[in-house]
Amino acid sequence: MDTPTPLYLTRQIRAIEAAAFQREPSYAVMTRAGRAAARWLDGVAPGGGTLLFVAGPGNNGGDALVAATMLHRAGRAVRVWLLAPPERLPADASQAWHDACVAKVPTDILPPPAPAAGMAPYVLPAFPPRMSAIVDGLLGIGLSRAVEGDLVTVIEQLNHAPVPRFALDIPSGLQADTGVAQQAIRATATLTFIGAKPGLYTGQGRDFAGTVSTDDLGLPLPDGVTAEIMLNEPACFAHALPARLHASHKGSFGNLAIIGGDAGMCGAPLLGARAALRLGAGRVHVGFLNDAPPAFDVQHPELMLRAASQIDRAAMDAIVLGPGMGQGTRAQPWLDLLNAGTPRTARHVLDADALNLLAQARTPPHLNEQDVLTPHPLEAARLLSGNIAMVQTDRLAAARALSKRYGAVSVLKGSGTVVAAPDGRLAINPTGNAALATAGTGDVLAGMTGALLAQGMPGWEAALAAVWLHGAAADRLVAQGAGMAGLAAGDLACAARAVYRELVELMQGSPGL
Ligand SMILES: NC(=O)C1=CN([C@@H]2O[C@H](COP(=O)(O)OP(=O)(O)OC[C@H]3O[C@@H](n4cnc5c(N)ncnc54)[C@H](O)[C@@H]3O)[C@@H](O)[C@H]2O)[C@@H](O)CC1
Ligand SMILES: Nc1ncnc2c1ncn2[C@@H]1O[C@H](COP(=O)(O)OP(=O)(O)O)[C@@H](O)[C@H]1O
Ligand SMILES: [K+]
Repeated sequence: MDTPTPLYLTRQIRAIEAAAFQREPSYAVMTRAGRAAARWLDGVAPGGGTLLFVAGPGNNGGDALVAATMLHRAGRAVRVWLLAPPERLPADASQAWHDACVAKVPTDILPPPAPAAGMAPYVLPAFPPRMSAIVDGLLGIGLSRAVEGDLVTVIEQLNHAPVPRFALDIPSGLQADTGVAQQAIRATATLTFIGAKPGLYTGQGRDFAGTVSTDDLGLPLPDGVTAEIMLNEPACFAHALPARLHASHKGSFGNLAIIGGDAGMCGAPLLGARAALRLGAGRVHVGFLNDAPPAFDVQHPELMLRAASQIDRAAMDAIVLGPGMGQGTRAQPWLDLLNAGTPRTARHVLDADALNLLAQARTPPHLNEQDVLTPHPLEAARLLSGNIAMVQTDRLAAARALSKRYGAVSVLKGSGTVVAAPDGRLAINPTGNAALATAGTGDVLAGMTGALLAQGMPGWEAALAAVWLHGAAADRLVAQGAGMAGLAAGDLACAARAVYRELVELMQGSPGL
């Protein structure tokens, strides 16, 4: 099985670069980046027209210049727009400019975009005739502030060109560590150098980066640089997926209770419970907070429905608190049961209103690394006594802070869900899509997480597996023609089961379901 993909922060990429520069000239590294870009573009950029390379004031522009020169020498039609004074380029980019001029690459030097927009908007020249793609070498990991002034207009004009855009290292304007962007190049695909960056996978990263490929430029990891963040891939959790021995029985796969469903919100725990069933939980109970719980679930009579007060808490291996729970007087005692001193055996998933109650708790509840919190950004903001902007500005930091504050695994949902463990481990989930942006999909995720916890997976692996399968189920449904608009949360459970089965077959060599 492949090892999980590490994601590196900018300071780590800089440390890898710095170690390489001890061994060889920095221009040799830039040449490798340019060559990797040229090879990649030769494969992905449409032929038959001119590739327009847009080079900025730093070494990202240098990479673009090296690639343009190589492709020009190989006979491809290219043109370079340099949006910086050549005499002010840093040394390696300046060398790349010199080499491009020697090779007679068609180039234009454009006025540098001013930091503050002037009275007249910055207008780019007409695009080259028969332009087939734009290559973005404006800004890389040297982005030190939000894009502003003329650069906003430049990026807007490039984004409006009716051709694909290919970004070098990172779409210009996107923050590599966080995935935050006010204005950025909207790329069809990105080739990132040395190592993948978290900002390509979370926040707004997915929308700007397009399809991401990585070229490590052959640079080894120096001592002292270790990946702190992983892309959530099956290699992160497959070893902990529950085995399904022949001589097993329903008790082997755990007792799960989903507590919620106050008046008018009965559907939420049912969505979670149905998904838990499809992910292999042995027995799934639903405890309703409202006065008149449904007698049974017509779609899944296998589920055991009752009043929440009738749930035998001590018999449960896992409990999901929150779907449709509300914040009323019947909800609060379930949170109080988590206080230190109250014995419990079940591992807990806290979702939705259980998280809102947690945020208001006067006594800190007793959670541990086998429990999982599944907030969306607003719930996370409440849990951290902050606001959504603060959470979304640095999703990794927010998830890490949640796990540290509450002592549990946290799952910060949204595009590029971040999973954090109290010991500092971090992962970003690459599966899933905007079809999931519909009510009830969070209930399904909570149920899936509970099912894996009930089957004995540790908190960290259960959260990773549930998040990955949930997203992969949505990806499969969209690939089959359901959505993007109109995917219903209830569609996910069977698709998740199918993905899970394939994963188990792949990993363990035999059908697990
Ligand atoms: N030999 C080398 O130095 C190598 C460089 N590489 C490339 O170099 C890039 C990093 O190069 P640099 O450190 O020069 O940085 P960049 O090329 O990303 O940008 C730095 C320049 O952009 C300006 N800038 C930053 N934020 C701005 C903003 N918001 N608006 C306007 N201007 C802004 C800075 O003042 C500086 O002039 C990497 O992303 C990668 O593409 C790699 O390919 C590896 C080799
Ligand atoms: N654009 C997106 N890309 C990937 N996943 C998404 C996207 N939008 C929503 N999701 C996922 O959908 C689920 C929504 O959960 P939540 O906001 O709690 O919804 P609800 O409470 O209505 O069930 C989460 O798992 C979230 O990560
Ligand atoms: K770029």
